[in-house]
Amino acid sequence: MLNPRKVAVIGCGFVGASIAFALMQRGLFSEMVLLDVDQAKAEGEAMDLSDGLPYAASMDIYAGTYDDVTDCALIVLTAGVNQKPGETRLDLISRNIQILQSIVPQIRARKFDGILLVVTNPVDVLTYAAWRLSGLPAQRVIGSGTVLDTARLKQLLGQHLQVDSRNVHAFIIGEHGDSELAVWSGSNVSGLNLDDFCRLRGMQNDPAAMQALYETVRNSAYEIIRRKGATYYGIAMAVSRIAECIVKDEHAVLPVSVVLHGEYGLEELSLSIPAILGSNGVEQVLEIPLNSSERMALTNSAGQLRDIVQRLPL
Ligand SMILES: NC(=O)C1=CN([C@@H]2O[C@H](COP(=O)(O)OP(=O)(O)OC[C@H]3O[C@@H](n4cnc5c(N)ncnc54)[C@H](O)[C@@H]3O)[C@@H](O)[C@H]2O)C=CC1
Ligand SMILES: CC(=O)C(=O)O
Repeated sequence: MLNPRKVAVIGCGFVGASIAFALMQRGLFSEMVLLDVDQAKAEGEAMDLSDGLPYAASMDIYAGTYDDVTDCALIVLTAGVNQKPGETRLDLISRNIQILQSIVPQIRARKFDGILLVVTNPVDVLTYAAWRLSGLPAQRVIGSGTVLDTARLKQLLGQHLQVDSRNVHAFIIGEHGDSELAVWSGSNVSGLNLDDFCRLRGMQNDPAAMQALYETVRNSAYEIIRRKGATYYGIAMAVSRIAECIVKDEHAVLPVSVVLHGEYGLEELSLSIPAILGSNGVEQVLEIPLNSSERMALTNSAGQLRDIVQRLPL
């Protein structure tokens, strides 16, 4: 039987450890098991995190084995290599698919029936592969997708428009990677489209400024990796927000990576698309309105991923 308050984090590197720390602070779970091929690393992270428990909500944090994931409501998969300066996410595919192939069958063998959340890059490709390898229904295999990129866009737009980023509604969709796109046509600040909001604030909605913001979002990981070698705090917040939607059955909309079955005319791949999330995973993939250039960009992004997915050794 599933324990709705138990989570596993597989891969305890920069990303896995940061996610574990964020999850601990959000107080969503009563039990968290950490797994890593480097068992000592998982043990060390569990010990270090546990030292903070007197100042957090009560929970049990320990390093475990695959037998411990059986009854988890959520498994967060972060195991895998990260990008070195100059590498794209897609450059990681051959190394990380091998790692995925060594992990997901072990989860499947334990008859895991919760939600599998893939974070390892390239996340859209690996979400699709994890779905195929896991035997789970598509609604219960999701990727962190462009939840992080969307946060980056909201933060930058909020700064640009001088308004709280929590009042900015905008999505990055498509690949979590170089072919992603911003859905400017539906972007708004508390219901006011960007033209109207800018006019009210005595500014101009300048397409060149928006393009520069988009490029900053798209290049953000490269810029962070060039400076500090890896990104982990932003994704940790994004994953803990996804986990919150699931644990609290929020029916909230987030642009997670989902297996598509004809939405936007696309299938046989996973892509980051706004979806309603609850305790059963993806309740519905939303087909949001796109203008013609956005639709073209989405089709292009999907085409690039489909080529890769079709060559996967699954
Ligand atoms: N989806 C997103 O938005 C983001 C994804 N990432 C991705 O997350 C992944 C992890 O990145 P980092 O934590 O920085 O890398 P890291 O190198 O710090 O950690 C990776 C961890 O995975 C472990 N590992 C490797 N093979 C394993 C296996 N078979 N079983 C269990 N553990 C295994 C390693 O021992 C290591 O502890 C990368 O693919 C990175 O690109 C990073 C940031 C954002
Ligand atoms: C590394 C990565 O995928 C990101 O920070 O967006």
